[in-house]
Formats: sequence, structure tokens, C-alpha cells
Amino acid sequence: MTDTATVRTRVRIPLHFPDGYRATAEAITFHGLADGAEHLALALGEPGGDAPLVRMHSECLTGDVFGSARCDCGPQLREAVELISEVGGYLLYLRQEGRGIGLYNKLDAYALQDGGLDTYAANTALGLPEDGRDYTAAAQMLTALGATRITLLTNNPDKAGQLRAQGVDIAALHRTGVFATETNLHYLRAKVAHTGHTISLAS
Ligand SMILES: Nc1nc2c(ncn2[C@@H]2O[C@H](COP(=O)(O)OP(=O)(O)OP(=O)(O)O)[C@@H](O)[C@H]2O)c(=O)[nH]1
Ligand SMILES: [Zn+2]
Repeated sequence: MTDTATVRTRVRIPLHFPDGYRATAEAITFHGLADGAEHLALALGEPGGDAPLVRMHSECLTGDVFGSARCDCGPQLREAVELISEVGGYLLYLRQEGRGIGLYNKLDAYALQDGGLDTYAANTALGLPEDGRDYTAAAQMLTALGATRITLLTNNPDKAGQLRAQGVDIAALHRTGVFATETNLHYLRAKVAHTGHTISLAS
């Protein structure tokens, strides 16, 4: 049984996006998270209802901050903030850069991908797990927030499977949008082929 985490601080932050969209979030930090990382929850809208909408977003510095078009993380994050703000829920911003291998390793993996490997084979070639993410801390965060029955915003079956194994009741799954472009299509196709992401792509 995993130890309980508790809320450390709640503080209001106004969000102003470059496209003009605005929302208000409550940023929430925690004591006692299993992996010791500084994961952050954003409460958006009115998260009090039954099965609030939750997105677990894994950190992607290149996509989230710099707008890299190698992946779909930036548009997914922007979409999640708006969708959750509308219905009420939580965005868990998880410090799992590069599917848990870290920024420098991810960039090494990108260099290998430029030589022809797909996103998963590149990790393996570096002697790293294809996906090193563990969602124990995320389950602790949800429990600390009193959100143990949720609607999960994802296309990734592993996220739902791991959360259920941690005792979180996933009342429904809500697919994220598909933000396919010329530059990220290869990456999205590998997710569908390799990890069964529920993403519909034109063939
Ligand atoms: N190792 C590695 N990580 C990548 C690559 N491209 C993106 N990532 C990371 O993959 C993660 C994407 O996380 P999420 O946005 O939560 O996406 P997901 O696991 O596909 O699941 P959903 O978006 O919920 O369907 C981030 O941590 C990115 O940094 C890559 O080519 N190699
Ligand atoms: Zn990304």
C-alpha cells in the first residue's frame, strides 16, 4: 500500500495563453509523493462534481514550452486546460520528461530517430525503457484531492491501466484530440502501433 500524500500549498494563478485564451487555475503542491518529484496539480473550473475530468500530462519541455512540432504535447496541453476548465477537474502536470527518461536522454533519442529509429526503438537503443513512467504519485495526488472517481482524458491505455491498479475508479475515458502534422505523424503512428493509443490517423 502506497503512503498517503497531503496537499502542501494551494495558490491561484491566472493563465494567459498566446492565442488569447484565458483561464484561472489553482496550483496545488504536495507533501509525500512516492517518487519525490515536484509534480503539480492545476484545479480548473469547478472540480467538485462526480467523476471530474482529469488529464495526466507528462512533461515535455520541447513541446510544452518551445512549441516543438516533433510531438503533439503542446496542443494536447492547451486543449486539456480548456476542456477541463469548461467542466471542472484537474490537470496533473507530471515531471516525467521523455516518458520518464529525462530531457537529455530524450534529445539523444531524437538524434537516433533522425537516423531512422522510431520513438520506442530509440529508447531501447540507448539502454533505456521504452516508457519508464509510473503513475503511483499521480494516484496519490488524486487521493489527496479527494478525486478517486474520475473521467480520464487520454489516448494511452497504460495510463488508465496503471491508475486502476492503484485503486482509482475511472468512470469514463475521454479521448484527447488528434493533432497530427507532417512533422509528428511518424511519432503518432508509432504510438498507435506500439502501445495501442486510441488515435485515428489517416493512412
Ligand atoms: N523518450 C521519448 N519521449 C518522448 C518522445 N516524444 C515525446 N516524448 C515524451 O512523451 C511524453 C508524452 O506524454 P503525454 O502527453 O502524457 O502522452 P501519451 O503518453 O502519449 O498519452 P496521452 O497523450 O494521454 O494519450 C512526454 O513526456 C514527452 O516528453 C520521444 O521521441 N522519445
Ligand atoms: Zn512532446
